Amino acid sequence: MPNQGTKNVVELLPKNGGVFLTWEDLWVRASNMKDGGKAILKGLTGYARPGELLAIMGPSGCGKSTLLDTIAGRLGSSTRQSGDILINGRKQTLAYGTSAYVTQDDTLIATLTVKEAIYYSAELQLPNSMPKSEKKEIADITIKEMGLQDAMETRIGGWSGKGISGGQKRRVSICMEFLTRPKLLFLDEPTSGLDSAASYYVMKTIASRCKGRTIIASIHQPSAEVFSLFHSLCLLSSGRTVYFGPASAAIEFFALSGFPCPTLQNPSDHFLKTINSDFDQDIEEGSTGRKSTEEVINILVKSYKSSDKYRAVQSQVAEICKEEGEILEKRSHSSFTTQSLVLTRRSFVNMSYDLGYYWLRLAVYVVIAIGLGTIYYDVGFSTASVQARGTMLMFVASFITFMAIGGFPSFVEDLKVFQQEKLNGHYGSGSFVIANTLSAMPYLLLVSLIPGVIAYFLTGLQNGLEHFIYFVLVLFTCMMLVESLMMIVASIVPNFLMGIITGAGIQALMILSGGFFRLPNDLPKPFWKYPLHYVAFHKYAFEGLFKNELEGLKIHNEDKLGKVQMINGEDILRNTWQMNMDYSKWADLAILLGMVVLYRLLFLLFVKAGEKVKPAIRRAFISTSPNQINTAERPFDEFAT
Ligand SMILES: Nc1ncnc2c1ncn2[C@@H]1O[C@H](COP(=O)(O)OP(=O)(O)OP(=O)(O)O)[C@@H](O)[C@H]1O
Repeated sequence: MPNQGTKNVVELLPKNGGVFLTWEDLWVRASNMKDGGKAILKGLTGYARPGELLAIMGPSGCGKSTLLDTIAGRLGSSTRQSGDILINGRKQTLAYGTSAYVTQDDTLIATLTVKEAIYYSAELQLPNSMPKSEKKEIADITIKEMGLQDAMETRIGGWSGKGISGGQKRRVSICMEFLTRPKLLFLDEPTSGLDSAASYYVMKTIASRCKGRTIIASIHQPSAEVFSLFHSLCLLSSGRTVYFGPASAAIEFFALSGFPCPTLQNPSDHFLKTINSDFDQDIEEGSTGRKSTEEVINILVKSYKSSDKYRAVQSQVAEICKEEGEILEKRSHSSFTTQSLVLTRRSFVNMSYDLGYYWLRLAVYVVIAIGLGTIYYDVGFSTASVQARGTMLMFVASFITFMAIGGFPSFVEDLKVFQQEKLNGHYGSGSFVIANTLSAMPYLLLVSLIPGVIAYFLTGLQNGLEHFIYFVLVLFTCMMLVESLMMIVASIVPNFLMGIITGAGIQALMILSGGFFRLPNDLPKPFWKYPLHYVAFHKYAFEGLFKNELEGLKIHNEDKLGKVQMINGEDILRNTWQMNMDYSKWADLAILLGMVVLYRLLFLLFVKAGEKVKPAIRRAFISTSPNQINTAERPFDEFAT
């Protein structure tokens, strides 16, 4: 059984690039009103060293994930923390990309195969200086190590369809974080969903990678074999330390505290059974009789606090922190351009596999375009055609683009993957926004062009290639705009139902103020005209499409006597539709394109600021008043921002 608990810190060489992580008197409290400052972690002290696998164990809800998040610098905004967390004896914010973290939830692209997902990840994460063949080799080796070779060609699957099993997803997530061979690795429940053999092999691979690395894993119920792989053990119960020290010495500690592990029982089963207070069963204590779990936990916590183990932990922490070691640097990555290109490729492939992203929309648009074409079939040049052309164009610019909302679930999934990968330091917001924009463009062009041809020519809109190209360009630009708007919404709202409602609401307001349902001069001035009419892209889309259609067109107005009078399209635009004729339709298109750029920049801003702004907003609304959190008791320290 591995046991390095007594190793001297100097032997463990802080200068060799290894990572020493220490935490001292760590408190974490819920900061929302409902929980009223409930303490989740209560004064924990511990350390993790290079070459060691530290397991955090305890019953469900004892604070394992919270401890892992806190020491990894990822604690959410709904909690407050205090205490010292040091890396190589220094106070250092764990910037994204300095460590790797496998979260409890597997956030993966459902449409990709295992092989595609891992190859793309290798291309994204491994440095540019490494040849592609070497990246592929590393990916293949890691796939094998995680026992995924038979599932390589299987789709990951998710909300859109069944794919690999939950346990295999777990291994894909671990595989992706292992590609870069990080110096500091956090794993939250790496074996959940795995059978006992798979758990053992996965943990064995992880443990065999400990050399020079610091690995911390929270784990639920390891088998005896898996337990034997741990070097150190941190056992928690209700946020308190029941035991911290060499994993091999835990059995002795329990025995000395009066709770010996029965022969032939898995030690981890015994520990968890003894300290699980969720099902308050009395526990047999040595010869003194039965005790409630709460009492047992108190005995163990006290016993630990007064033990040599606790003193050893304190002196280890003090020794590690005595001297400041090297600063943990970010891993070297592929360049911004490579990341943008690889992400564009990955996103393009994902969009092509995901029926709900564009293909279904294309089919629906074709049906609608046929519908529009038949309803307005060969619209003609009479005065009645003016209204028909207007409503047809309004429908195209407003309602066809409105349906981009149908792609919202796919946007949300994309964003989830991005947020996870960004947190893990795989790439930045800039590459994601560029890739998302570029990969969507060919599809949006297709989705504008095919239905556009059908609707345009069946209706008999103004003849001429220039007019048709302009029509498609406006449709394409509006689609881009709506997608950008929906991406902005998706990056702000907490879930996809709220996103759909918010997105639909914003678009409905814009359509109302666009100048069709109420002509521009008739719009109420406050709010509707100023500023909404000018902010809504529909104004420029209507204006551009109407000008494109009516400029140069002669409308035949037949009076009661049958005399035909020609009306200039320009006069109709000015007098009937109250269009601003001071600038050309190309200016409208240019404004729309400018809006696309602006919306995309806003999207970038929102995803970049996401982690900072969202928590601040949430804190402003739900944080407790000072007296709900006993801040006087311990000064809070924002290590994790
Ligand atoms: N932000 C929060 N606000 C309020 N309570 C929280 C918050 N985060 C965690 N908790 C509570 O703290 C406790 C510990 O949660 P945590 O997720 O760390 O447990 P865990 O040991 O990882 O559980 P599991 O093994 O089931 O994943 C739980 O009771 C949880 O409800």
